[in-house]
Amino acid sequence: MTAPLFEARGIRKIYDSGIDRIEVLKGIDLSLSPGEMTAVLGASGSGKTTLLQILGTLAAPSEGQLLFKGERLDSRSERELAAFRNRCLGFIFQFHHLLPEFSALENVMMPALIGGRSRHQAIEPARRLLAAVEVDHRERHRVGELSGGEQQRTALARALMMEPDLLLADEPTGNLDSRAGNLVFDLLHDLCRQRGLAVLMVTHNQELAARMDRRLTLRDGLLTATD
Ligand SMILES: Nc1ncnc2c1ncn2[C@@H]1O[C@H](COP(=O)(O)OP(=O)(O)OP(=O)(O)O)[C@@H](O)[C@H]1O
Repeated sequence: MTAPLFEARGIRKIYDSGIDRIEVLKGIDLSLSPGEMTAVLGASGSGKTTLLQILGTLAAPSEGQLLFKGERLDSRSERELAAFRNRCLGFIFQFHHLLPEFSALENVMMPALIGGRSRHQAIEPARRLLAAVEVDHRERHRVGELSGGEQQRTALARALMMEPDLLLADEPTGNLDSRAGNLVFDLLHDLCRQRGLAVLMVTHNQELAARMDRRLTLRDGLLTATD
């Protein structure tokens, strides 16, 4: 068995607004292996986005631990975590968070520029990724000039720019027709098989979920295997 790439142990999350106190996650244990595609299913409001944000170190859990390649992440400073996210994780959010003042190509290059690579080093890999998601004909267009599906595919290309170990994706095929959805899925599937990318994908698309290695459902604050 492959050693886990990423582990979550006993993750709890309580939102306390002063008026209301909701325990959204009640003790999540999760282990992700290299090359594995995992679907996360669950009703609206069940806590899927909260879980992805915690796994991505973008939000702190109320309790619990995260381990990456066996090393705990909770002792790292915010600066170290930012470098870790840049190098090891790729994100696709429900709202893609592309930078509107930049072109599609510049958005894809951005993680590499932030990570210290030159424009010259970043441009060709960014072009290849945009071609892989079939947005290369729009590379000079600003985000607002792209369709919703093109924006989503550009966000995927950006998430893959640093060749992450783990991709955390919140409904990455939500705006896509079935052809584009399959294109995205096939690209991710190839990366998983070829270079051991691990993917954790929130989706409501049962057909895509059925093609992944594992399906987990978030219900009542707990994650259980579906099938
Ligand atoms: N910052 C916050 N403060 C208080 N409550 C929150 C906060 N963020 C989320 N919640 C609540 O936590 C619950 C889980 O929200 P979350 O966005 O994680 O669910 P989800 O499964 O991703 O939903 P959807 O499928 O609709 O996107 C919801 O009841 C939501 O109202």
